[in-house]
Amino acid sequence: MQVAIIGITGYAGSTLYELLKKHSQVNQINLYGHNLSKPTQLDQINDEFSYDQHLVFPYDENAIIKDNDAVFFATPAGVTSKMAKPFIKAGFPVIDLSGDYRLKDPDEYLKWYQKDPAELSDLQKAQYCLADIDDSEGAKYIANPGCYATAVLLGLAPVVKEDLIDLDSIVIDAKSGLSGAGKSLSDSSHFVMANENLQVYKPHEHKHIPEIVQKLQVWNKNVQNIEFMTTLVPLNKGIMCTMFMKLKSNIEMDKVQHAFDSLYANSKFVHVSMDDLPTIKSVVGTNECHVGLSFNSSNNSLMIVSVIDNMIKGAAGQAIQNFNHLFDFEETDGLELMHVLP
Ligand SMILES: NC(=O)C1=CN([C@@H]2O[C@H](COP(=O)(O)OP(=O)(O)OC[C@H]3O[C@@H](n4cnc5c(N)ncnc54)[C@H](OP(=O)(O)O)[C@@H]3O)[C@@H](O)[C@H]2O)C=CC1
Ligand SMILES: CC(=O)N[C@@H](CCC(=O)OP(=O)(O)O)C(=O)O
Repeated sequence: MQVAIIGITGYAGSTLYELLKKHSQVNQINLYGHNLSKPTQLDQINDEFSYDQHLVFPYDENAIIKDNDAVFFATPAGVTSKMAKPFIKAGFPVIDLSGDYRLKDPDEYLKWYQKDPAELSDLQKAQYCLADIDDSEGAKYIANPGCYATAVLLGLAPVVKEDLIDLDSIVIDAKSGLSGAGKSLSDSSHFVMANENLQVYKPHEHKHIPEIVQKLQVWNKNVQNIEFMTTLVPLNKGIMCTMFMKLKSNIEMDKVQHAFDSLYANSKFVHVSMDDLPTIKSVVGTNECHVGLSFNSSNNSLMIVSVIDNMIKGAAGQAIQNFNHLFDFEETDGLELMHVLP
């Protein structure tokens, strides 16, 4: 199996490359750069890969289709849908890490991303695959979920699917490390602003809001909206979503526990605890999602805490999990990882 990566100079593309090197079914990784005029050594265009002389080729869609069995796009939203178009037309497998194929309604995409949406026919062909829950059988063009959306959806799925909570009571406090913003520098990611600081950003306008709501509505049509707030925290990697909601008045915690146990009973990557609350450190470096629950009987509030590594479960790792489903490989292939110690 030969695979192509577009976006090797970025954080998600680099992580994909590192993980795919250990995949037992991938014998060649072909890298392509959109602004190269001739084959160039990786160590000359990405400082993270000193001494790696793997050649990166100029972007050429015909060569990619001829020399590969699938393509991963780790490129910005707005760019990917244009680049992926000929691949979808040719019936060639695409796994897209951007937000371009996640929202089914092009008007919603325009509203939240303020960019031109993908063509409706391509949106209809693409499948949103939350790898730990969705069966991507038959999918060929995969919209890999967003990082915050992954942590939120894995934490909320059992209680929303089983209709155990007041659906209009969901409040989410989401925190992310800086790599979530990609490699480009901004005012908020300068060391002096990011270090020793917490910054709330994009209040009520984060593009993962419609993505989360769209999926929650598939699980439970009565979902209307959520309260979702994001904070930049001084970490390289990791997301923690702390989610509050009211349990329905007739629901006991053993029913909640049963919903989590049954949904994730066979999960290789999602681990749930009723006793301990998870920490970011326990998942960074892995494709795992750890979920912890706490119930406040004085006001009937349930707190669900969900943590992931944004670059792995929130991007490259989940993309490989989806790739494994797509080609019927072992789900954990390329993803047997160790969290960062100490
Ligand atoms: N970082 C994260 O935690 C997550 C990221 N994602 C998504 O994955 C994608 C990549 O993110 P990330 O790696 O963080 O971003 P980066 O900004 O770190 O990297 C972006 C990559 O896209 C390339 N690129 C930029 N413009 C173009 C263009 N016009 N045509 C082709 N390639 C282009 C860049 O190449 P060059 O620099 O050489 O121009 C670079 O390789 C994004 O869509 C992002 O939303 C999804 C989930 C989580
Ligand atoms: C810290 C930070 O800036 N995080 C990014 C995460 C977005 C992301 O990576 O997901 P997409 O694939 O949807 O772009 C943000 O909040 O926009």
